[in-house]
Amino acid sequence: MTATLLNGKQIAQEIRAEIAEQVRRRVQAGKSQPKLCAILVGDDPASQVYVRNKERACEKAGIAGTVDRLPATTTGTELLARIEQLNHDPTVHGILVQLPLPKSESSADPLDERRVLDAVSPLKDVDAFSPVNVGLLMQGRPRFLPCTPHGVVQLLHRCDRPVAGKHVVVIGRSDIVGKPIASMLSQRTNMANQGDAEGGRDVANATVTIAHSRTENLADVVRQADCVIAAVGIPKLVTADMIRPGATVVDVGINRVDDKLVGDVDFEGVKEVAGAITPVPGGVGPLTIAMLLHNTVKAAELADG
Ligand SMILES: NC(=O)C1=CN([C@@H]2O[C@H](COP(=O)(O)OP(=O)(O)OC[C@H]3O[C@@H](n4cnc5c(N)ncnc54)[C@H](OP(=O)(O)O)[C@@H]3O)[C@@H](O)[C@H]2O)C=CC1
Ligand SMILES: Nc1nc(=O)c2c([nH]1)NC[C@@H]1CN(c3ccc(C(=O)N[C@@H](CCC(=O)O)C(=O)O)cc3)C=[N+]21
Ligand SMILES: [Mg+2]
Repeated sequence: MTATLLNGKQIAQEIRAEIAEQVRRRVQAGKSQPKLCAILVGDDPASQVYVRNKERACEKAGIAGTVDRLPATTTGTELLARIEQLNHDPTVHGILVQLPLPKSESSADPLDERRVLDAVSPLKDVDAFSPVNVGLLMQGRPRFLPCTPHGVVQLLHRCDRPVAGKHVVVIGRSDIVGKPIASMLSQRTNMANQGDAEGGRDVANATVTIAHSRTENLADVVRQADCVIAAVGIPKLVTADMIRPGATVVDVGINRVDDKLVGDVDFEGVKEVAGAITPVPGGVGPLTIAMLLHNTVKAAELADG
């Protein structure tokens, strides 16, 4: 193996320790304990695991975490009413609706993902999925940063992989991963704000290309990259022949194959060519959860006034 392993799990631990300390200090100063409420609709096994992991991470950081478990038969109106209740509950600082929502059983009153995410108060929107928070990020004045993109930026920052002036190819253009990562890395100033990243490595000012399912000659495009970020959901989409020697490879993909977790990158092949690479598991995933904790503390601070 020639590539440096970018240990997301370890960096997430460091960030979580920083956050735990921040929480300890704010509670000691007489301020409220940050509280996150996750809403889980239905019984998708993967979602249940994620939500339980988030609950445990909150607890370890001194953040109050609760989970609303609603049946798959929940109607759109019922879910929107629950969100409205949490929006007005002053003891709840952050609200997260776990995705994907189940296929609606009620065709008359379905669970419409867009409507549901739009209903979360922008001041409690710890996923940063609401249009207001997306807009603020695009304009370079973020309130909440989306967790997975922020995790990628923290990883590059803390592993000393600046991207300023470099060519980053992001594969994937979803609203929750690809698009915001591309936006953050191409901005004029560093968007990361846990651990004062502004003072450190320049994880901004990249020249960014966004590739997607309609991209022609994907391999040729990716070969131009100093840094490749794969956020697609297809195992082994990114292979060694597509990687410029020495490039940084960040694998956001989470795919289950024969009961094992794999990313979008053919790790065994690519690690022989890349300069640095994230593993799956133990790469971007743990950072996503750490940045959710960060946003929950931020939400509590916003509520302080
Ligand atoms: N580590 C973490 O914390 C997280 C991991 N994930 C994982 O990241 C991956 C991506 O998630 P998400 O963004 O939600 O996925 P989406 O399915 O929403 O988006 C996938 C993107 O990949 C593009 N794509 C599909 N096929 C190809 C192809 N053959 N070549 C190039 N691009 C292609 C799609 O293009 P088009 O737009 O044309 O359809 C789309 O833009 C998944 O594996 C998911 O599980 C997601 C969230 C958090
Ligand atoms: N509203 C909402 N917000 C999300 O942030 C959100 C969501 N819905 N729906 C699903 C995706 C996916 N996601 C992951 C988070 C952590 C890991 C993670 O920690 N993964 C570990 C492995 C965990 C395991 O073993 O299963 C790792 O990669 O090492 C993975 C994936 C957040 N998501
Ligand atoms: Mg997805």
